[in-house]
Amino acid sequence: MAGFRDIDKALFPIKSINTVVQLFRNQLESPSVPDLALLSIVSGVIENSLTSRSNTALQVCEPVEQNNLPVLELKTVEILYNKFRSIMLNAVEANKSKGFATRELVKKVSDVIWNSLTRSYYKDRAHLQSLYSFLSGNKLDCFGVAFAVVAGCQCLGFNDVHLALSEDHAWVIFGENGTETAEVTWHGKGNEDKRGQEIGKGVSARSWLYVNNKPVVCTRHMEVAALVSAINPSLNSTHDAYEVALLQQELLWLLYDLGHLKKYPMAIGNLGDLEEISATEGKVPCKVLFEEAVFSARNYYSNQHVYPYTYQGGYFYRNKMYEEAFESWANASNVIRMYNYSRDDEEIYKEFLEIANELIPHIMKIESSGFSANTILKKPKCFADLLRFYDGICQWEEGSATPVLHIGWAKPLVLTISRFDADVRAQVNIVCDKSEENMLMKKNGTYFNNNNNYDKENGTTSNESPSVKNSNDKDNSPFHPSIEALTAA
Ligand SMILES: CC1(C)CN=C(N2CCN(c3ncnc4sc(C(F)(F)C(F)(F)F)cc34)CC2)S1
Repeated sequence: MAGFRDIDKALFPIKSINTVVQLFRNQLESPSVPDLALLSIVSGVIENSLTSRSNTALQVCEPVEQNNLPVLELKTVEILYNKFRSIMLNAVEANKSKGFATRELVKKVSDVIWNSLTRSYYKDRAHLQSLYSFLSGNKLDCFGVAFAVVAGCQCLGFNDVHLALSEDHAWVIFGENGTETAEVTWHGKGNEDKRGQEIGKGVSARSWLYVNNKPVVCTRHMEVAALVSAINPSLNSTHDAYEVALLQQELLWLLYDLGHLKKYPMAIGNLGDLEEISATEGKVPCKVLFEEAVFSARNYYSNQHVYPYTYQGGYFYRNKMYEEAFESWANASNVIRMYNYSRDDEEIYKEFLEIANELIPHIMKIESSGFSANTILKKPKCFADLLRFYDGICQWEEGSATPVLHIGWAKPLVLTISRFDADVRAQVNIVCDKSEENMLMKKNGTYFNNNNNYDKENGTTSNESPSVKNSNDKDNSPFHPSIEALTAA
């Protein structure tokens, strides 16, 4: 049984980040599983006290003393913790004898949370993810609702209910074999919520939103990693609260060192972003963390996730490692091409739009200024990766009910391609890969293969020009017709 035990209470009143880390360590290493409600309340109170308007006096100098947090009294946490438990226990007649949750139970818990929320509020605001926000302001964002449902089920003694995460949506799994699924929160703007329904049976099954049924299915410990990842240090649009970011970074390292981020690519990526800003002595460098996130997605989720490559590409871009950025973005595109674009996929659409129409053109401008000695414009591999990047987006559009590309994409694309001299472009071997499997996945949608079309061993050896293997089921041209046309030009 989880819970607020004496060894946890002994840490109060909490005055430092180190003590919060100790509380999380106690919970994570305890023989029973961590108590999600307790940890969400504690992190939520601290985040709120350091980021609410009353505390916007910028901390221009970093606090030197060990007591770097506003004092957090035991009473404050106990009142909120007991309030959450009583809401759950009073509202839900939990028939514990069954042991496993039912769809009705999960829906009932979701309704209790849902019906307590303020009628209308700005859902995308920051700091609406924790149980503190729910208990003190009756406001939650879409992740917060899903998390609160799982924490509520834990309160009621249903340890089979777990959080399932895609790259832009959250739901729950439950039942004897953990194979039942249920929507418990909303997604996006103006979409009717599907709460209570099973996950992605219809056309949405092929949208990126449900990651081809390869979500991160959390353990209790990974649910702690999700709440820590959801900590939001932003004070305003330009500044972060230093202590909140430091707390998040230290808690992510605690979870990383205990092995609870192994199957959670986005949490590893979040840690990588924090480490890039301020590296922790004696830890793996952020570049390695981004590689580990990619490995995790390839190893545990059949390479169906996009974000690990955009975390990595963003890192390379910010550090002017443009050749590497092109490769990461081509690998991201190699993932998305397997999906059908649907209206629920706006978030990843915006991601690719920014890369194609902001980041790549910015790189081209710099590289064409003539001052870069080792310019990527002379590198066939860069041209090959760019073609893969654009081709993946074209394939993403193919077979989708909603179009992806429009004229706004074409101008930066043509400009970018034209920056490469003909002799460089000519060094890219376009090899037609007729693998049957490659042809089938998109059309039938029954099975996605995850083979990375870019064939490394035939490609980028130093003296040989890179080859790009791709297939397109229209004719046997290696690329989507519009890309084919460009390469012929
Ligand atoms: C390469 C990037 C643009 C940089 N940050 C990215 N994030 C920031 C952190 N982030 C996340 N980081 C950890 N866990 C989760 S679970 C989740 C979600 F499924 F969408 C949920 F739950 F609906 F909000 C999102 C998300 C979302 C993706 S992707």
